[in-house]
Amino acid sequence: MQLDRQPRSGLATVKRDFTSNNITNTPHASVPPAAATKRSTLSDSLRKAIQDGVASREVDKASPTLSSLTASQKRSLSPGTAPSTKKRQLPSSWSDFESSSARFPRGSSQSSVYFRSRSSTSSALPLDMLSHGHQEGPESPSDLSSEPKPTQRPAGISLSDEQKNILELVMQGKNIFYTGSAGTGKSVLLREIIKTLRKKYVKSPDAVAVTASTGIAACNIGGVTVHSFAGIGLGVENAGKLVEKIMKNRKASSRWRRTQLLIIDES
Ligand SMILES: Nc1ncnc2c1ncn2[C@@H]1O[C@H](COP(=O)(O)OP(=O)(O)OP(=O)(O)O)[C@@H](O)[C@H]1O
Repeated sequence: MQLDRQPRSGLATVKRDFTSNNITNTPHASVPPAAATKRSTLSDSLRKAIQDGVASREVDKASPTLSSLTASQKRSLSPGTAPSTKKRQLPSSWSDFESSSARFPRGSSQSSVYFRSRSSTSSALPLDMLSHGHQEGPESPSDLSSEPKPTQRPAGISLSDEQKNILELVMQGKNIFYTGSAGTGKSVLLREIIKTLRKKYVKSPDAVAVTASTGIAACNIGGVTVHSFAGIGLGVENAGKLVEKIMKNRKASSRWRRTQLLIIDES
């Protein structure tokens, strides 16, 4: 009854029959010969023909004919024809190539890229890319003698009279609100105020709180948002509630107490 459930395809049967004839290099050699014989459905003559065909193919694979070998393989197979030990010479026309390739080592892919860009596509590349080529080494004697140029610093800012006036009022401890059109120097003045105050309160850095109404504005002046500094969350409650909230927050209340001067950039 078990026999009927087995697959009856020709492939399965042929595989099992190989093992019974001891064809050792097939992966089905572990199948017991008795079982293979039992499940065979091919006639003996057909089975024999298939086995012969497969066996002859196996022999062909194992020993390649001389015609299928490459020239070097043929040389190594034939006895007494060892490869010549004569040192190979490059054609004289190759010497130019050798000397130029010495300047661009094989391991450096950057070198080859720069070489190509300079010679053929330099006009299409941005200037800063081309300037990288000089890192490989100087190309002319004048490059050797040239000293590294000092980096140019922006010119120092001298405050206008109006800006100076506001700075002076701040340093006197007055409460100041200053505003102006775009580009009138508010940010320059604010940075100057922060710098001067930090110098004044150098021993107690928490005395100067630098804040802004938005995160980006705060980043621009090296501060935090005013909500974060104050510890009031979204700050939607009335003043009384916000004070209660701050007093419950030990960090925030201590921060408020240490602060001598609060800067709020509203831009
Ligand atoms: N005293 C100054 N000396 C030299 N340059 C200044 C001075 N004040 C402002 N500037 C220059 O003016 C330009 C505008 O200044 P700033 O950015 O401070 O203006 P702003 O009022 O903050 O502008 P915005 O409102 O658009 O932020 C900047 O290039 C800045 O360097």
